[in-house]
Amino acid sequence: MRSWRRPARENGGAEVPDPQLPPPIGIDRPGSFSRSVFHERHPVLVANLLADFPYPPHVAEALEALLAESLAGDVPARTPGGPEIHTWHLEVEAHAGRPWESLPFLWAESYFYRRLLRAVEYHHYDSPWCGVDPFAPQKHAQLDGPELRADLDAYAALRGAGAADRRRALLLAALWGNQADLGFRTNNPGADTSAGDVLVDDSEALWELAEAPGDAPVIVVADNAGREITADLALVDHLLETAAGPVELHLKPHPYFVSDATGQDVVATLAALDRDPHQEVRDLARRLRDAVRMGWLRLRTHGAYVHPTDYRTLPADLAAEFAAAKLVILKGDLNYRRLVGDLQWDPATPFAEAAGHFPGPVAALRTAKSDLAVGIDPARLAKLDAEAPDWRLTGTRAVIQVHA
Ligand SMILES: O=P(O)(O)OC[C@H]1O[C@](O)(CO)[C@@H](O)[C@@H]1O
Repeated sequence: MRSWRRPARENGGAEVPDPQLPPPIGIDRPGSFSRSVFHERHPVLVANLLADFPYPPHVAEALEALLAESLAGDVPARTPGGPEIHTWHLEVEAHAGRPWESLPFLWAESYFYRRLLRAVEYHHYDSPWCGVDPFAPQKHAQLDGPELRADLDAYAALRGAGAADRRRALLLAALWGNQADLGFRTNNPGADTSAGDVLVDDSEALWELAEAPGDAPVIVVADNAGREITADLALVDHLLETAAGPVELHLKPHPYFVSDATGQDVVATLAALDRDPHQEVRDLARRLRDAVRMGWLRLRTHGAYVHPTDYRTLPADLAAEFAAAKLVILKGDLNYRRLVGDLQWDPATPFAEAAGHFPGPVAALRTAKSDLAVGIDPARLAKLDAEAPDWRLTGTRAVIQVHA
C-alpha cells in the first residue's frame, strides 16, 4: 500500500509517496461515505445557503458552478484568493488539472470550503458580503434551540454532583457534543444525538496529563460551534480550576466545514449563556470572560487549522506550541482525520502508531463520523462490524484516545 504525502513546503508542492503509510481515503469509490459527502451532502449545503441568504445572481451562480465542478470537473489552475495565499498557491499547483474525484478526501473537502468562501465573497473587502458567515443562520438556530437548553439544564444540575462525577460528566459532554456537528446533520436532520458507546476510554491518562503540575498550558483545539463549543467551554472552565497552568482554546480563523467554531462563535455563545435562566450557567460565562481578561484563558487561532493538510505537516510555530503544552486535546472528527492522517488505516492499528508523530502529548475526543478508525480492539471491531456495519458513520460511537 502506498500513501501520497505532500510536504508541499519542502518540495515546491509536488506529491511524493510515503511507503510507510496507507493510501489516503478518496472520494472516488461509488457507495463510499466520502463520495456521498460531495454527491449528497454538498448539494443540500448549497441549497441551504441559497435559502438562508438573498445572495445576488453572481454569487448564486458561483456556488452552483462550484458544486457542478466538484461533482464532475477538474481542479482549475487558479488559486482561490483569501488569506495564506502562498500556502494555497503551492497546494493548488500540486493538484491543478486533476479531476476532483481523484483527490484525497481531506484535501478535496478543505479546498471545497476555501472555494465556497470565495464564492460568497467572504474575504472580499469591497463586497457587502465580506465577513458574513454563510453558516451563521444554522449556528444561531442551534444556540437558540431546545437541545442546547436541555444541555444547559443538565449543566446546572451538576451543582450537587461530587468532584469525580462532575469531571466525568463534563468530559463526556465535550465528547458527545461533537455529535451535534451541523455538517453531519446537513442531509441527516434526524441524527440521533443521544450518547452512544465509548469504544476506547483513556480518560484517566487524559486527566493525569491535564492536571499535572507545571505552568505549561493545556490546549483544547475546538471543533464545532453551538452545542459542542458550549460543552467545550464548560470543560475549559473545569480545566482552569484544576490544571496548574493556563488553558488555550484554539479556534478556526474563519468559517469552515459548516459549523466550525470561530472567535465570533465564542462571543455569541457567551452571550447565549448570559441569557440562560440558571445562575450556574450565567456564572460560567462570567468566569470564562474573567479568565480571558486575566490571561488565564487564551483564545488562539492559526491558519493551519484551515489548511488542506494533516498534522504531519504542521507549521513550525504551531508544532512548537503543541510540543510545549502539557496536553493538546483535539476535538472532533476532522481534527482526528488530521491527527492520524485521513488514510485507509487498518482499524486495529495502535493509536500510538498513527498519532506518534504528534509533537507532544495528545488526547483525541472524537465521535466517529467518517470511515477512518484506529486503535480499535480486534474482538470489539469484529462485533461492531457484524452488529452495526455503519458504526463508523453514525456519530454514536466515540473514542477518548491518548498518546504521551
Ligand atoms: O465536526 P467534525 O466532528 O470535525 O466532523 C466533520 C465531519 O463531517 C464531514 O465533513 C462530513 O461532512 C467529515 O468529513 C468530517 O469528518
